[in-house]
Amino acid sequence: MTGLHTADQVRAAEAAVLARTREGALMQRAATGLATVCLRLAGRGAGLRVVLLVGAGGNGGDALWAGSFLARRGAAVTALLLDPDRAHPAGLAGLRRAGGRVVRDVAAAGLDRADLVLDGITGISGRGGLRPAAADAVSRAVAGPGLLVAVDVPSGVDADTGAVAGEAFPAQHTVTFGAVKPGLVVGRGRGYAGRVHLVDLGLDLPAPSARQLTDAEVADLLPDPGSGDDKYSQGVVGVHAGSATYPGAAVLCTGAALRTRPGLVRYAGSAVDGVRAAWPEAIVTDGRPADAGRVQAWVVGPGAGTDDEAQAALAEVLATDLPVLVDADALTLLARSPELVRGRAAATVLTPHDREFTRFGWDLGADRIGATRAAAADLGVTVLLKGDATVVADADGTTFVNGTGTPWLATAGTGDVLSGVVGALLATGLPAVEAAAAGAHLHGRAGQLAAAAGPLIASDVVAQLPAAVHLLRTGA
Ligand SMILES: NC(=O)C1=CN([C@@H]2O[C@H](COP(=O)(O)OP(=O)(O)OC[C@H]3O[C@@H](n4cnc5c(N)ncnc54)[C@H](OP(=O)(O)O)[C@@H]3O)[C@@H](O)[C@H]2O)[C@@H](O)CC1
Ligand SMILES: [K+]
Repeated sequence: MTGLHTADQVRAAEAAVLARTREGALMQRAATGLATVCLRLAGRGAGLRVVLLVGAGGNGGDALWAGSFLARRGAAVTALLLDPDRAHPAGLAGLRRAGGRVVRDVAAAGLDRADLVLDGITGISGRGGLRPAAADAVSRAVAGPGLLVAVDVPSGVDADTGAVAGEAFPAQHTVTFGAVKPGLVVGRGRGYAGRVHLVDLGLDLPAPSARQLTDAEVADLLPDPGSGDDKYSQGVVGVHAGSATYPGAAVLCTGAALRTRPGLVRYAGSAVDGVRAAWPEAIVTDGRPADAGRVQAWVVGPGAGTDDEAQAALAEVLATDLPVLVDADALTLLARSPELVRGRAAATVLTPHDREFTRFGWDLGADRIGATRAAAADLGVTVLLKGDATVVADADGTTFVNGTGTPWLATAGTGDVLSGVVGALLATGLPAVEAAAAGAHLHGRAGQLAAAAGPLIASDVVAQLPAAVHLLRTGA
């Protein structure tokens, strides 16, 4: 598991270490880790042309100390001071002792011929977008040939939310200290962080504010059937989706549930012919959900329309004491009568994209984690907010940020697949927040496998689900 810790959590944990260690020791530990990653990325120290973008705080201190380590390995290091009177004094003295150059004029920094640029403008205390001098230096760094490495957090990115208020440093790599911050993996910040490298500072951290699952953890949530299992004990999923005219969503959702956990899927709805033709394994009825027979969890909504019949089906499944996943058209209906889920005893999972989310009247600003948590608490449900990095939160604040997937998943029908995957996991009896987070992870891995073969369509993702489950288990 990767724990995601907020700036305040890291700051508090650092303060405890600072109180019991010699001055500067923690920063030097961070800077040594940073320089080590830089040497690995660059492949050499000798002759390496390094430019440090140095701001007014501790983040600039890290960059300066890393610069002295690199200079001692033979690198030609230039520090550009963006706030010269406030640059970290000890770090600056260290760099000068190691033979580094210090400049105040961006034109003299050599960004047009750098091999490596270290962004030490702001770290966890940065606020808002880059100020003009910093923004100018960053745009020159981007135009130049150097590898772009952010120190702790790409400057201009909010460490907690991933919000980017103005200009920010578009890192190819981010070397972060003590703990991974949420803003590196969620929202727009994810796109600015590039590959994230964690330098362990040996901090005594509290429980993380949010978590990212690993392949092995998701595999553990999907144990192989045992000899005593039968098709019922593996979890029976009910699907109400699609329509006679548009059977696609029903076919994708049913197929995804079958391919995730091939126990039993019962389909109820008007797309019976399409579902039967595509998935003879499913048991189908063209009646209401209540006619489907016993299930352990329901998926309701993909392609199901918003007419009176769809409304009745939604009310019917929500009146059961079973976990229910509400998606797509059913979210549109639910946004008009959210009281249907308030106070349900069994779990409810909502899987909105941004527009579906705001239909509930919930604000969706740049803080996607905060918005998802607030929505979950409002209705007492689990919310899975789809996005580049899908966020899952439940009403008590337990939060996951998904770390798998590919931009190729932004195509029609992949949401129907996700619903089927999560529905299958809900039917196994997993807690809703884990089923949703594990489902998003698995769906992302299947998408990555499908994308490896070229542009994907949603049915490719369904087809790759068994291979994705295998990959989670074996790492292969
Ligand atoms: N303490 C330690 O031992 C350790 C610290 N560590 C490191 O320190 C970092 C935290 O350091 P920090 O708290 O000093 O602040 P930091 O993030 O560098 O920047 C704030 C400064 O920037 C300024 N500023 C703000 N917004 C700005 C903007 N948009 N554009 C431009 N400037 C802006 C703001 O100035 P002001 O607003 O006052 O003008 C303020 O002076 C942390 O991320 C990690 O890298 C690690 O080495 C572990 C050990
Ligand atoms: K930075």
